[in-house]
Amino acid sequence: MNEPLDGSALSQYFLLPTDASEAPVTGIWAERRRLASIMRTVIEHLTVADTPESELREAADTLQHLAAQLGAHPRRRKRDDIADTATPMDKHALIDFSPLIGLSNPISPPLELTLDGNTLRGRLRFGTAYEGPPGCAHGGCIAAVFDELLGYAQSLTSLPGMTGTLTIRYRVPTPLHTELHCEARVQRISGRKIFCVGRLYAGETLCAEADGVFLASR
Ligand SMILES: CCCCCCCCCCCC(=O)SCCNC(=O)CCNC(=O)[C@H](O)C(C)(C)COP(=O)(O)OP(=O)(O)OC[C@H]1O[C@@H](n2cnc3c(N)ncnc32)[C@H](O)[C@@H]1OP(=O)(O)O
Repeated sequence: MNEPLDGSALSQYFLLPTDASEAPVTGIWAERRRLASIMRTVIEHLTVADTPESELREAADTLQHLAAQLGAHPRRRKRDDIADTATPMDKHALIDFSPLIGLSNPISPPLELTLDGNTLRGRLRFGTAYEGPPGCAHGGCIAAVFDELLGYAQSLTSLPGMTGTLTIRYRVPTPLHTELHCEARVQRISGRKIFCVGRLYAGETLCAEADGVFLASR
């Protein structure tokens, strides 16, 4: 299969995320996401606020209590969430704990994805926890965004695979606390190799570009 994919070929694999974008998320997933969102805010405050020692101690004690409380429950059965809730009613059920796009994972920025024809578009904002050079995003975090973005784009084909090679060209420093947008698409498929390209922008400024080769499973 060497021909490039067109938008319709891609979109048939994108039913969950696009069709369900307006569906309300309630119950346990809504609470997981709310908790993750508050944890993101805590992380941001921890990294920027000049908090007195006594308040840090108090916050750590509170979180220690919370960690013990949450840790007292049995682990979910592996992939329980997918089997039970991967329906168009919950667009993120497949991916809610992803480190990049998972709304139930506090370490995700999160990166928000939409499909536009044959282009996968993303939006995100890096907080201080993702700082590399002063005021700028860490290069490794940018690479992770591209891995997810290009990885997601190729996962929408009929032969998804794993990242083999990811090459990033960092053009200019990527600012923190700034609305960023990115895009990726499958460029071509050759045998088991899926070639993808992507770009990351701050406004009109191209911050970084990526090329990825993904290897479909045998
Ligand atoms: C809706 C749900 C959304 C879900 C959306 C979720 C998106 C998440 C995206 C995250 C993606 C990841 O992070 S994945 C995690 C990071 N990646 C990994 O851990 C992969 C680790 N590496 C591997 O498992 C392996 O090395 C593979 C699978 C990449 C390749 O092994 P293999 O399958 O045995 O390959 P092999 O037969 O030797 O070679 C086949 C052909 O590919 C070439 N090839 C082999 N390795 C590579 C390579 N690394 N980069 C380039 N090309 C390679 C060979 O030269 C050969 O070309 P020729 O001679 O045929 O021309």
